[in-house]
Amino acid sequence: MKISLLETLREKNPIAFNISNFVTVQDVANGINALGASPIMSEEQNEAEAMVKMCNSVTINLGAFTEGQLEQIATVSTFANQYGKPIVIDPVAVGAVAYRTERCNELLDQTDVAVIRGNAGEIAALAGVEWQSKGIDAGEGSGDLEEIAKKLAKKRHCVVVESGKTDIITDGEAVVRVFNETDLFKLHVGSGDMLSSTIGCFCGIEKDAFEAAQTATVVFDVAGEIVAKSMKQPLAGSFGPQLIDQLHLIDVKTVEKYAQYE
Ligand SMILES: Nc1ncnc2c1ncn2[C@@H]1O[C@H](COP(=O)(O)OP(=O)(O)OP(=O)(O)O)[C@@H](O)[C@H]1O
Ligand SMILES: Cc1ncsc1CCO
Ligand SMILES: [Mg+2]
Repeated sequence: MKISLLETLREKNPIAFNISNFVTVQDVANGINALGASPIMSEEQNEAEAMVKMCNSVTINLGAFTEGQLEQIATVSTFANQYGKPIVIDPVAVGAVAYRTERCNELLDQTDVAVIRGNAGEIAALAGVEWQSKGIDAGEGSGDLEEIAKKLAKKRHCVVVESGKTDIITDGEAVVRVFNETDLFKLHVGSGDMLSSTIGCFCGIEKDAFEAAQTATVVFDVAGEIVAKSMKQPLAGSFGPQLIDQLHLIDVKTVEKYAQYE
């Protein structure tokens, strides 16, 4: 685990191009800006090539896309592959809505992606494994979480981050588990979106997407855990802003002190 990548990220201040969703766009922008990246969001087809050329990574969040946006997403993905910019996909609710599964699989058929980050229900749906997803949440299933993540990583030749109480990160062969956690993540809509975009930032400064995804996940999880431990009363409304503050404050030493992974 290369926790020192956090320092590299702050030195390089990578431009993180995000196609976000309207629900969580501000948390995502402020979260990764506080961390040390330079976010830019766009939904405009006509500037797709310029955006991709300028940026260090592309994070595509499929949380609330419209039909018109699908064209921009396809254009951006094509340019990102052409210019060698890493793509991170957040397949929001693909386990719950067949239309989303179909559109996401089409995108993955046409695009080489570096990382797919989703909860168990989303990863299972893309891996083609039976699961009862619930809206944007993971839902219930009996499959082996690590095998499901590995199956998708092999299928799409990419790194998979399957978030949950324990976060599972795999390149299809090796598996890293991150144990840092807090229930407050689940009370803040967009924790997952922020994690995906954080992974995007690290992919912008580290070519090895497996390393980038590990560091991003551990930094994000430790930040959330520190906030939860510092709160007198665990409250959903104040967790979000304090998570952004902690992404600003956190440093390599602190992450090394609290990180729990194997
Ligand atoms: N049951 C849990 N207990 C503690 N932490 C969790 C739990 N589930 C997820 N997390 C943490 O929450 C963060 C977001 O992951 P999660 O799986 O909730 O994403 P998500 O379902 O895509 O969220 P959303 O779409 O609402 O933003 C991760 O850092 C993960 O470690
Ligand atoms: C609640 C919600 N609905 C569509 S996207 C989103 C944010 C979580 O991704
Ligand atoms: Mg999500």
